[in-house]
Amino acid sequence: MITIRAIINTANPFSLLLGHTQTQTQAHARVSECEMFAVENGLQGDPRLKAISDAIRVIPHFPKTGIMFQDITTLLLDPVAFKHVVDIFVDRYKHMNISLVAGVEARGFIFGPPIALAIGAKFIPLRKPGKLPGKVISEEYELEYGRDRLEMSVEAVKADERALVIDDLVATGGTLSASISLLERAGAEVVECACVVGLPKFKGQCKLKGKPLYVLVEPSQFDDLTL
Ligand SMILES: O=P(O)(O)OC[C@H]1O[C@H](OP(=O)(O)OP(=O)(O)O)[C@H](O)[C@@H]1O
Ligand SMILES: Nc1ncnc2[nH]cnc12
Repeated sequence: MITIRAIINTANPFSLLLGHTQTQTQAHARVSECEMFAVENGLQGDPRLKAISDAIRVIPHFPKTGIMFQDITTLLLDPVAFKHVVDIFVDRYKHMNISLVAGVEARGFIFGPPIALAIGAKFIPLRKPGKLPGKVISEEYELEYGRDRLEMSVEAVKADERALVIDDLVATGGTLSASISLLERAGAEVVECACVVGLPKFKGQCKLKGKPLYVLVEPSQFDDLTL
């Protein structure tokens, strides 16, 4: 286990967010160009990002050939790095008047609840089809490896709530886009989407209807599948 992890991490270290400063206006300009990823997260040089990226394992060709799987389960084994993730998001969102944190099944269920509790917001699970009782609305979307659908309980959201969407990772942005649609259909205002990992090559930001995307780390050699 230890040997495999060390080899895989060496093959694909994460890039960190070093040396950039940016005004809010410039950041918003880049959002519209679909380019906002980790380099604009305002944490350049923060040593917590290296701890987070070091704790994420990369598995080539999982679950399908050609996919570099960003495995956050190893981050969960490291309570210091896991806490850094929660702390960074809590610091960012605690004064933004967010009343609702929506977490995407399955891995958004890991990061969303501690953040919701810490900022005094409710947590809403966005679930895969057929899992939620009661009245649900649903949205279909495309993934890096297939199609899927997300559902949300309509009665969980009140009109004009301010929402944050949390997931572990953004690739194509299909999942976050479906999440935004569900929340907006129920009358919420989506303030931002936040993920631990972003895969910039998929330009997921372009699908988010102009909503800001906040990402902590991104793989530096994601395109290199010649392992
Ligand atoms: O930006 P996208 O291209 O939409 O991809 C990102 C989504 O893919 C992964 O979940 P997955 O659909 O594999 O579901 P799981 O967490 O239930 O395995 C990941 O946890 C995100 O939710
Ligand atoms: N490369 C990847 N690693 C982990 N989860 C993902 N979801 C979509 N693409 C992924």
